[in-house]
Amino acid sequence: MEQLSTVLRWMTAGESHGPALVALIEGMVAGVEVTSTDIAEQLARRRLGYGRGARMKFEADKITIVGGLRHGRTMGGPVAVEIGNTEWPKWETVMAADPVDPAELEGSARNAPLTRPRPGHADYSGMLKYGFDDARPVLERASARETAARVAAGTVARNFLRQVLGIEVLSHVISIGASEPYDGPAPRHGDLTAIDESPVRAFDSASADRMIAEIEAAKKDGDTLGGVVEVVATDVPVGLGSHVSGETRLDARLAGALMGIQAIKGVEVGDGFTTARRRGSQAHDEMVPGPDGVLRSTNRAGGLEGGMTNGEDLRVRVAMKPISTVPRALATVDMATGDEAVAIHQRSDVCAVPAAGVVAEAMVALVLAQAALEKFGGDSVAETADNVAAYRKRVDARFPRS
Ligand SMILES: Cc1cc2nc3c(=O)[nH]c(=O)nc-3n(C[C@H](O)[C@H](O)[C@H](O)COP(=O)(O)O)c2cc1C
Ligand SMILES: C=C(O[C@@H]1CC(C(=O)O)=C[C@@H](OP(=O)(O)O)[C@H]1O)C(=O)O
Repeated sequence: MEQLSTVLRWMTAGESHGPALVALIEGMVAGVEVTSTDIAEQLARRRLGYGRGARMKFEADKITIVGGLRHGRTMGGPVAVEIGNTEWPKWETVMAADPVDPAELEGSARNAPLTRPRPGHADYSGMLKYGFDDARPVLERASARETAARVAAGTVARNFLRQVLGIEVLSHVISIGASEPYDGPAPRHGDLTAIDESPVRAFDSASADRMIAEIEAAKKDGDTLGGVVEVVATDVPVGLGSHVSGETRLDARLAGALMGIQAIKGVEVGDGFTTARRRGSQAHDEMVPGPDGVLRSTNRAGGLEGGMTNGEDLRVRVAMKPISTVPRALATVDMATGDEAVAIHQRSDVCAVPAAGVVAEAMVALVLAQAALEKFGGDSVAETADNVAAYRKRVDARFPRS
């Protein structure tokens, strides 16, 4: 997971079929309201979405808060969350941490070495780079099961942003496969409940119908799909991030964190690629004086100028490639024999774009919380909130009222 700051740091550990995943988030101020129910709710959102595979139905995320919270609030120390894998008993031999008798591994398909790397997954490069004859140790960590831990860490960031700054982070799916992209207004504060009610997490039902049709068609053909998701953060104050260096630019930091999500192959800030085709006069967001400061009639920049938030809603999009475990398996080379083969396939998601949106929200929340803590500092919610209020007053004073 990407992070450039030492103010707020996060890390995950664990394998897809191991006993548990662990999320660690360090540097959060004291007094942020977070409960295990909040984390469970976010994890449940990540499991949903039309097109998810069988594993999402039979496996549950079992949360244990290991440290950092007391009576529903952060205490200022690292927050550690364990997400138990309820399927662990089936995997305890093949994924045992301690050495196992090779005889115990024989006779079961689950324990057999995986030697037919899937084009598009981490299998091939990981086997060569780490010197494994079996893709298991690679795919176990590459798997997007790890994103459950990111969502757990992201819940702490998300609650901080809401409590201290009133920021809401939400996402909606723009397109799946070749479906006509959603082209309407961006969602705003309060729209998340309606989006989550959509089976594909779309903002309007016509787009949702088109996305579901795409998934149905791909599923029928034994194929998989990717798509595009937009993350929106509302009520973001002006001035998070900085123009002073490449590393401090918030757009760069968001892009890094989002590209770090499994299967994300593109990030767009605001109107990004469309803006590249526009003339300058049609590309930027003109400013006019308003009753409480500067007003903009458009938000093509997605709330970011010069690597800093500009007070408009933040808007970033991610492009997810199709799932690489294709049921109609792709051609590969058997690494044990060097012969032509078909890639590993047991089961897979047809499309995980709605879930990727929830993961992208978590990454945006973590990066925004990091930037907010850099700007406002503090050791407690009260202190950070005071600093935010002082800054808001200072910004407000820049606009003299008649
Ligand atoms: C929420 C989510 C679910 C995913 N589910 C699967 C899956 O079921 N099967 C699969 O092969 N890849 C799945 N992926 C993608 C792989 O984890 C990813 O393609 C792989 O780690 C290789 O990394 P790369 O695509 O970034 O190159 C999923 C990704 C996300 C974000
Ligand atoms: C388990 C999750 O996603 C998994 C991500 C994943 C992959 O290769 O990324 C492959 C699938 O696992 P399996 O191959 O065991 O069916 C997904 O189910 C999850 O998101 O919780």
